[in-house]
This record gives sequence, C-alpha cells and structure tokens, in this order.
Amino acid sequence: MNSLKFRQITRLVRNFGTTTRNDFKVAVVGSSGGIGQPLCLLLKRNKLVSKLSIYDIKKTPGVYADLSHIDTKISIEGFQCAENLPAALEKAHVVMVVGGTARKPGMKREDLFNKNASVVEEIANVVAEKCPKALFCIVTNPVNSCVPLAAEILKKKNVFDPKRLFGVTTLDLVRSRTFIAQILGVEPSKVVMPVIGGHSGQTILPVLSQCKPALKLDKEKATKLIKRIQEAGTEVVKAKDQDGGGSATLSMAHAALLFTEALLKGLKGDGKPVKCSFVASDVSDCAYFSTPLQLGKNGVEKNLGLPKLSADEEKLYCIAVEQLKKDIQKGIDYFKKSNKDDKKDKKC
Ligand SMILES: NC(=O)c1ccc[n+]([C@@H]2O[C@H](COP(=O)([O-])OP(=O)(O)OC[C@H]3O[C@@H](n4cnc5c(N)ncnc54)[C@H](O)[C@@H]3O)[C@@H](O)[C@H]2O)c1
Ligand SMILES: O=C(O)C[C@H](O)C(=O)O
Repeated sequence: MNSLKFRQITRLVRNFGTTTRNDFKVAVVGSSGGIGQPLCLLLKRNKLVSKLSIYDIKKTPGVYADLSHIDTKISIEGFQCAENLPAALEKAHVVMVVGGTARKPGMKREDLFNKNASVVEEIANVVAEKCPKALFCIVTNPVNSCVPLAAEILKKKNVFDPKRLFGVTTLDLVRSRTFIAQILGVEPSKVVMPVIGGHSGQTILPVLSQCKPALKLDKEKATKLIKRIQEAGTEVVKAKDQDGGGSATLSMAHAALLFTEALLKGLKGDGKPVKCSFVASDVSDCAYFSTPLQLGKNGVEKNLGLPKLSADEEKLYCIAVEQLKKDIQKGIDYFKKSNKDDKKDKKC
C-alpha cells in the first residue's frame, strides 16, 4: 500500500465536521488489532472526542474506510507505516497504545516484554518529539515493565512528566465490579472499589475491604474472589484458545474507553474524575504503583494514595510490591541495555 497516498486521502476527509464543544484529539496506536478496532468504534461515537487519529503497521486503510462511514461528527485520520507515526501523534491530547503482541495460553504477561518493548520504545520516542504534553497511556503488556521503560525514554528526552504517563489497569476495575455485582445482586455501576498495585497476577490487588456497597465474605470466599480477579485475563486467554487465540479485546476496549473518558473529562475540567492507574508515585516502595488518582487539566491532579488495608490485604500488598519491584526493574534494565547498544552502534 502506498502510505503517502493513503495519508492524502485521509487528509481530504479529515475536515468533515470539526466544530464540537470538545476539541480533543485522541490517537490510537495499534488501531487495527483486537482491542484497537472496537476501541476506535467506541471513540468514534464518543462526544468528548473531536478528532480520532488511528495508526497501525497494517490494515489501516480498511479500518479507516470502515470507521469513516460512521455518521458522527468526529473527524478521523488514518496512518500506516513507521514514517507516518509522527503525523499520527502530532498535537494529540491523549495517546492510547494498544499495539503489540497478546498472550497465548501457557504464557505470562512478562513473556511478552521481549516483543512489546520495542513497540513501546518506538512510540515513546515519537511521543517525546511530537506530543510531549499528551496524556500517554499504555495498555500493551506487560504494563508493569512497559510503563517504566516509556518513562526512561521520556526522561532521556527531558520531557518526562509523571502526571502524564499511565499504565492502563482499568480492566481490573471493570472485572471486579462485574464479579462483585454478581455476588451482591446489584448493578455493576453501583460498585466502587480500588484495585491497586500493578497489572499482572499477584500484583493486582483488589481492596475488598474498601468495597462499596460493603462486601461481607468469609476468608475462603474472599480469597477465591481475589484469585479470580487476578487471573481473569488468563480465564479469557484460555477460553479464546479454541477460537484462534488472543486475550481480552472487547472488555479491554470498553475499559480503555472508560479511562479515556475520565482523562478527557479531567482535561475539560468536567467534575473530578477518579480512576486507578499505574503511575510513577511515592505511595509505596515501588517507583510505580496503581492507586486512585484524581484527574484534571494536566493529567494526575492528585494521587489519592493507598487506601486503608485490612491485615490480610497488607500481606497481599507486600507480595505485590516485591513482584512489582522486579517487573519495574526489567523495564529500566531494557532501557539501559538498549541505550548501551545504541552508543556502541554509533561508535562503529
Ligand atoms: N492493560 C490491559 O489490561 C490489557 C488488556 C488486554 C490486552 N492487553 C495487551 O494489549 C496488547 C494488544 O492486544 P490485542 O489483543 O489488541 O492484540 P492484537 O494482536 O489483536 O493487535 C495488536 C495490534 O498491534 C499492531 N502493532 C504491532 N506492532 C505495532 C507497532 N510497532 N506500532 C503500531 N501497531 C503495532 C498489530 O498490527 C495489531 O493490529 C497486547 O500486548 C495485550 O497483552 C492489555
Ligand atoms: O491477560 C492478558 O494477557 C491480557 C490482559 O492483561 C488482561 O488482563 O486481560
């Protein structure tokens, strides 16, 4: 496909319907994928978005053509090929990264790092250059290592702002609400509970003691519920094995939409949205940790800190912290190694 020609076509269409009250450009990287496509559909229907920029290394023309027929005012531009990534991200207010490889049964999220680190690296470099003030959100796994890697790249370029880099953990919240609502027999929207830590196995810590409405479970049932939330991603991976493979896509697109909406409301100054997300913080012994965040015009307005934990949750917290430290270090080590290799290349 001729990427330049494609860009020219999209430029023509881009000006269709530009006057919305919300002037926000959202860029989706990995827009042709299992998460990317439904997420773009949801964003193309969202009133807080005025421009949707889609980027992938493949299938963009088809996804673009399809989305561009949807009769909403939101303008859309489509980009393919690495050389067009800067144009895709230019002036974006929110960059949502859903590109990269997904798990297959038997794999842990950590196993994806070798493949996905280079994707995050590439995108973080362009974010640093083209939209350093954007709210930069990473869905790509392993979130626990990809976020620290992106931070190192932004730091190297002197544009790191801890208020603007997010690991998206919203799916853990979405799942928790669903499972708890089933237990309590209430509407999922009525369930409010922090899920802290990271986004992988035991680093996912649902704080059941803080659940509203109150959840009164005996220890065995509470342990079972926590395990189900921590392993929910694997539950989907196993179920999808019979159907071509992959991990959660539809529920993740929904979760990414919820998170994007909260960010845009914050940017707009519309209320005081609160969401948990994996960010640089000093609330724990880890350099990055997910806690409830109040969002605002500059991203994180206030880190609401660690919720009160029960004695059992304190134990789970310590396990999460120990694992997270390793995951975070993996991201930092990758950056160091990749930088060393860069320097070596230059000498040659
Ligand atoms: N944070 C979470 O809660 C969560 C939930 C579900 C999935 N994920 C992760 O999201 C990622 C994507 O999952 P999926 O199911 O959509 O995968 P997928 O394979 O269906 O789609 C990935 C897309 O990324 C594109 N891509 C690959 N390299 C790229 C690059 N350099 N630049 C731009 N696009 C690129 C591919 O072409 C593909 O279209 C995986 O890493 C998965 O583990 C995270
Ligand atoms: O489990 C995965 O690999 C994808 C994602 O992190 C999830 O929680 O569904």
